[in-house]
Amino acid sequence: MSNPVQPLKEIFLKSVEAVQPQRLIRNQVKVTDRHLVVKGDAYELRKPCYLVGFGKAVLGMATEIEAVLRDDLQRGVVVVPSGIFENYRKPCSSKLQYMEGGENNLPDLNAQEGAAVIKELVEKLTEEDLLIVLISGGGSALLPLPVPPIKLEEKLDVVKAMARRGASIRELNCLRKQISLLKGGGLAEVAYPCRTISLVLSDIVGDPLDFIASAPTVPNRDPPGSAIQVLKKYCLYEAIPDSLRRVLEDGSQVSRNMELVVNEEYRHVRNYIIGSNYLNLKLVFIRCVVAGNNTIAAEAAKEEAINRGFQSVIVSTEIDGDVNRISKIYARMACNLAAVITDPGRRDKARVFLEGAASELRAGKRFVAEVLDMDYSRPLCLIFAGEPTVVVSGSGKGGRNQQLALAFSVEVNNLGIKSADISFLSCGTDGMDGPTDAAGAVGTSDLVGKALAENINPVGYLSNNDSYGFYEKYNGGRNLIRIGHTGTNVMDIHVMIITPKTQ
Ligand SMILES: Nc1ncnc2c1ncn2[C@@H]1O[C@H](COP(=O)(O)OP(=O)(O)O)[C@@H](O)[C@H]1O
Ligand SMILES: O=C(O)[C@H](O)COP(=O)(O)O
Repeated sequence: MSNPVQPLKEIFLKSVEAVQPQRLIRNQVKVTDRHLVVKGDAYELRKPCYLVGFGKAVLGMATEIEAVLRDDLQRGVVVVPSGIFENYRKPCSSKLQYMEGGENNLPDLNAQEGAAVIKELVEKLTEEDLLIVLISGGGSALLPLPVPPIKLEEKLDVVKAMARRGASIRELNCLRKQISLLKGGGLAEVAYPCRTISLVLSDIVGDPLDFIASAPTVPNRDPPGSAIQVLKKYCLYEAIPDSLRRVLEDGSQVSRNMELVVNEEYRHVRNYIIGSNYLNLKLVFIRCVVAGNNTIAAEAAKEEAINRGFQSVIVSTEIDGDVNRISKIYARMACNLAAVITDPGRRDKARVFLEGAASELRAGKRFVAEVLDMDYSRPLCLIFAGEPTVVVSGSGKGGRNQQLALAFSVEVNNLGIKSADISFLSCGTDGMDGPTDAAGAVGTSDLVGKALAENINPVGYLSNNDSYGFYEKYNGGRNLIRIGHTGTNVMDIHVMIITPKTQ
């Protein structure tokens, strides 16, 4: 197989480029006639406004907002991921204070300090002020202020344990909203009665405003016992420290929230998703270059694949669930399509499998018709986007993308596909997969054979959740995708290339 990494990496990089947040701000936020205009809604600029931000994509959002507001910006605090300034120059700003925190996407003392500075700024604001809140995925780790008497380490331990057991981002954030002072509407409450406008870049399937970055400016409408239920689901409730149990059982965070909603004390807040699914589809339709969430990332990947001579299809932008399950479906999909490409007479058999897979991957049946109607004169490139989960039971180092790329390689090998070469990339658009310095990795149909020839046993690494350990060794580390922080975050991109073998 010729070098599979380069084309996959370049297709992925195009998808990341398409979702840089500066463009979203530039196109959706303007200042005209003493008003701040957001997606057509105008807010009077009675005096220079304030800005706070937290998340993996807010650096670009903040620099752009500062450029838009100029003298209409008074002061701001932005908490960004530790290490982001290795890839991006720290902006020189006399008005915005940039703070780094959240090493490895986990809350830490630096992030807590950032959250405290944000709280201090926001609580002084009055009805006459205007506050802009920039929010993106990764914001949960960058705005930690545990409800007393919970300590940061206690909160961290529980969140880590839930993540290792495969909890989804909605489940994690359901808990975070109930144990954090600024989450689940907490920041909006501190800002009250200041007019507050949140600009949110979504990193969760379906763009749920009440879960992204644990919803600091959206009232928490989760049922009072929901966080306890989630902890019980992962058999963690018995093990949590007393401080957490007290806060969760007391439930005052939730009931205070309800009270404020009833009293209409959220009327000072407006939340805007920038680059929502609906908006993106509309923009693609009118062929506008504004980019948004993972639909736009997937579209850009597809376009690049076509430019590189592939036939390309977006299968789904809503991939979620367990990585093992996804890797099995993807491998069987590769197997079925490899069969069709080399023998079009196999279409009917493949159709049955693909229709089932389409519904499991929330792909919609148009994908099946599209992929089976191709003439296969060129290699096939399938694009997927979303965010699966991993149940971490081993002691190794890795992330869901590297785990998926490795699991896929093992599954494809088990299926013994002879007629085509298969290569597969799985990467986080934020550039950081789990607690590693890689965005993800590339798997191939010949990876298992080659690894065994190098005396590396992929299955052992896989079952120990040591996908990073595997990829560091395998092929001299060349299948790892290391690009550093990308300044954006719209979930993961998966790219699969199926190339018929020449007889
Ligand atoms: N050794 C490992 N192997 C595979 N996945 C892991 C490993 N360690 C952590 N993870 C997974 O990585 C996820 C966190 O990765 P991260 O890139 O920080 O996610 P996000 O950016 O979506 O918060 C967790 O859901 C966890 O299940
Ligand atoms: O990108 C991330 O770090 C995760 O998707 C979690 O982000 P959030 O909880 O801050 O939305």
